[in-house]
Amino acid sequence: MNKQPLRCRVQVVLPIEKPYDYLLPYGTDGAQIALEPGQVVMVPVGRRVLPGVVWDGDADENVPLKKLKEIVSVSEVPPLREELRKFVEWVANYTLSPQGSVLKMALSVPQALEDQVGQKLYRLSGDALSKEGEREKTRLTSARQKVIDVVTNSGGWTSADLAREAGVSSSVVKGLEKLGMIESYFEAPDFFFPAPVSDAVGPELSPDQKAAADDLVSRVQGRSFSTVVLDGVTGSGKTEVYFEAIEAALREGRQALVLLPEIALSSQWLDRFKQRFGVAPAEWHSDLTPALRRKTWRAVASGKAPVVVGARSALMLPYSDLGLIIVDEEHEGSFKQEDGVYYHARDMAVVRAKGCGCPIVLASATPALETMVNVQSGRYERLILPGRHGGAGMPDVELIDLRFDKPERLQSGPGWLSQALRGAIRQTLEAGEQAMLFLNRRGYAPLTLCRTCGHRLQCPHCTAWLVEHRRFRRLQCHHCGFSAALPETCPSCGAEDSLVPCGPGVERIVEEAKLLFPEANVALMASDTMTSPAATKEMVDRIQNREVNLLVGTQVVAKGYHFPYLTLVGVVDADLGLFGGDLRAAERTFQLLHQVAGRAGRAEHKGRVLLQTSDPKHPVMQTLKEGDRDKFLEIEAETRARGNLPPFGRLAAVIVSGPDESELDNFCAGLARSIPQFDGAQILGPAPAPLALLRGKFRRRFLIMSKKTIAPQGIARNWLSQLKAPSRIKVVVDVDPYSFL
Ligand SMILES: Nc1ncnc2c1ncn2[C@@H]1O[C@H](COP(=O)(O)OP(=O)(O)OP(=O)(O)O)[C@@H](O)[C@H]1O
Ligand SMILES: [Zn+2]
Repeated sequence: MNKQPLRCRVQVVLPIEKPYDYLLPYGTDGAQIALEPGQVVMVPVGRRVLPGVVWDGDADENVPLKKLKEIVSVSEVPPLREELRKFVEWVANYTLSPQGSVLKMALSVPQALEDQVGQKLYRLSGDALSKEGEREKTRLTSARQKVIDVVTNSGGWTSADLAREAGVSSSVVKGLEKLGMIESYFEAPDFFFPAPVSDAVGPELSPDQKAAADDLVSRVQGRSFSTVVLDGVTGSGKTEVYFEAIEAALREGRQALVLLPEIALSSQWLDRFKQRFGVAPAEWHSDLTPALRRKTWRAVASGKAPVVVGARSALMLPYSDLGLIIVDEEHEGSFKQEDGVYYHARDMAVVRAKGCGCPIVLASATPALETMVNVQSGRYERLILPGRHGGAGMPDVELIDLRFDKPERLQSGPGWLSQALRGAIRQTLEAGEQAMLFLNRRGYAPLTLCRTCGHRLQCPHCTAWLVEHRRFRRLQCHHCGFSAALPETCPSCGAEDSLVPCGPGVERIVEEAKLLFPEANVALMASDTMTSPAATKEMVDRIQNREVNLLVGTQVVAKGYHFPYLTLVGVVDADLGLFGGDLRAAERTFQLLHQVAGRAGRAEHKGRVLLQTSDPKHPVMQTLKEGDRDKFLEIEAETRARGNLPPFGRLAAVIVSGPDESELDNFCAGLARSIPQFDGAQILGPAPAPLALLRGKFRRRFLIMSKKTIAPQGIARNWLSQLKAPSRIKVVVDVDPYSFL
C-alpha cells in the first residue's frame, strides 16, 4: 500500500497571517524525517528559501500533494519553545500584525540559524600599535582608516561584515591583514557569556530596601507569575533592590531579562552591574556587531546567557528558561515600537512573564497612570521605597514665572535664562558644585524665518519645520532626516542676511551659558552629540570627574544618571511638552520633569530645581512644586476618566498613507462610509494627521474609541476587511497608540 507523504505546518518569516503547509524532508535512507513543533527550518517560498518554524496544529490533508513543497533543511538551533510560539500568536493577535512578522522579530538574526562551523573573524592585531610607525610610512588611505576605526571599537567581524560596516571593498580588509594591522582568528562555535560570580554580595540594604528585595526574591523562588511595581523615589535604590532579584534568578539556574529604555545610554548601569556581578551581561540593541548579535542569539537560546539587558526587542529573544523580567523606567514612551509591528514592550513583557511562569518587576519613580490603575484594581502588586538612599533629601522645586521674570536680551540676540536662574547657576558654580540646564529640544533653533517676507523653512517631505543645527551649519528635519545647508539668502524672496533663528534648542542654550559664565566648563549632551555608547561613556566620566560643571542637555540626561555633585537643575522651558493635543502630554511632562529634577542633590548636598514656566498654575507645575506625584495622578485620572480615555477606555489608531493625495482621500472616504454602528464604541475620522505629509507620503488618521470592556481589535478587523486598499495605499493599525502625529 502506498503511504501518503507526511506534511506539517510552517510559519514563515514573511508578513503573512498563518502557517503554510510543507512536506517533511527526506533523510538519506529515503524516509521522511519527523519534526516537532518549534523546530527551525528553511523552506522554499516562491523563488526564495526562507527561515520558518514548524508550527502547532495539523496540516490540511485536502491540499493536493503537487501543490506542496518540501522543507529544505532543518536548523541545529534548539526548537522555539511552546511558550514563545504562544507568545508570538498572542502578540500578533493583539497588535493585529501578521504572525510571520512577529515571528521574524524572534528570528531576527538569520546568521544565527545557520550551522556554525568555526568562522574566520577579524580584530585589531595585537601589535597594531607598534605598527604605528609603518602606518605612518604607508599612509593609511581613508578606506583603510575606516576599517581600523571599526575594529578599534570592537573585534569579532567576518571579512564581509567588516567591509560592509566600514563601507569599503573586502580587498581593503585583505590589504590590512597583509600589513599586520588586523589579524584573523577562528571562533569556536560554542557561544556563551560568562556566569556571574556566585559569591558576589551587594551593598548593605536599608530596612525598606531589604523588605522589598526579600519580597522579590521569594517571588523569583516561587517560580510563578506576578506583576510587581517597584515604586521608589529617584535615588531610592531601585536598581540595588532588583539586583537582588536577579541574583536569586541566577541561583535558581534561570535567566533574567532587564529592559532599559535607552540601552545605548546606560554606561553607568553596565558599570554597576559589572561591579555587582563581576561580569558583563549580554547586551541586546541595534548597535551590536553582526558577530555579537549571532553569538548573543545563540547563547540566549541555549541558556548560556544568564542575564540579558536590552532595548525592547530583547523581549522577543528565544530564552531557554526565563525566571525574571525587569522593566526599568517602565513609564518610558520608548518601550512603544511604532514601526513594523506596533507593540508596547512593557505590556507585552507582562504577557511573556505570564507564559514563562515568572515574576515581572516594573520599576519607576513615576509609574504610568495605566500601571497605577492596575495597582488599584489589584492586578499588579506594589512595593514602595519611600526615601532616598543614605538620607539624601528630595530637591526643592521652585517655579519661575516667565511672565514676570523675563529673560534679558543678550548682545547677540534674545536670551532664555531668567535672572533667578542665572543667579542660582552662579551660586552653584561658586560653591564648586555642578548645574544642569534642561531643554528637550535638539539643535540650535526649531524654526528659521525670513525677516523680509515671513517665509518659514520647511521640510520638502514632511509637515515640519527644519531645525537648525549650528555646529554643522545645516538644517535638519527631525522626522525624516532630510538635511540641507543653511541658505545664505531667503529661498522665497531672495533677501540677503534676512533669515533669523526663532526659539531655542540646546545648542543655543550652550551659547548663552558660555556667554554668561565664561569661566564655567560647559558641555552638551543630546542624542545627536552622543553618537556611540563610547562617546556617551566618555561624557558621563567627564561629568563624574567634575571636568564639566555646567551641563546642558535634552531628555538623554534625565535618565538614571547619578552625579553626586550635581545640585542644581534648571528647566529652560517646562511648558514645552504640554502642547500638541496628545492625551498623555501632561503625564509625560510630569514624568520627564520629575525625572530631570531627580538628578539634583542625590548625595550629601541638597538639590534645588528651578522650572521656568509661563503657566505656573498648571496642575503639572503645581504638583511638581509640591512634590506630590499622587495628587498629579489623581487629577490626571479624573481628566481621563471624564473623556473615557485610556486607561479607562480603549483606543486604536488607524493610519492610512499613500503617495497620491486624491487616491488617498477617495479610499478614506470609502472607509468612512463603511464605518459600522456600535454600542459602546465609535470611529472618528478621517482627519489629516498632524504630520499630514511624512517622508513624501500623505497621511490620514482614524481613531477607534471604545469602552474598556470592548476590544477595538475586533472592530478594526471587521471594519477594515470590508475594503481592500489599493496597492499604493498602506493601512496601519496602532493598538493603544502613544503617538498621535
Ligand atoms: N543600600 C545601599 N548601599 C549603598 N549604596 C546604595 C544603596 N542603595 C542605593 N545606593 C546608591 O545610591 C544611588 C542611587 O541608587 P539607585 O540608582 O539604585 O536608585 P534608583 O532608585 O534606581 O534611582 P533613579 O530612579 O533615580 O534611577 C546609587 O549610586 C546606588 O549605588
Ligand atoms: Zn522631513
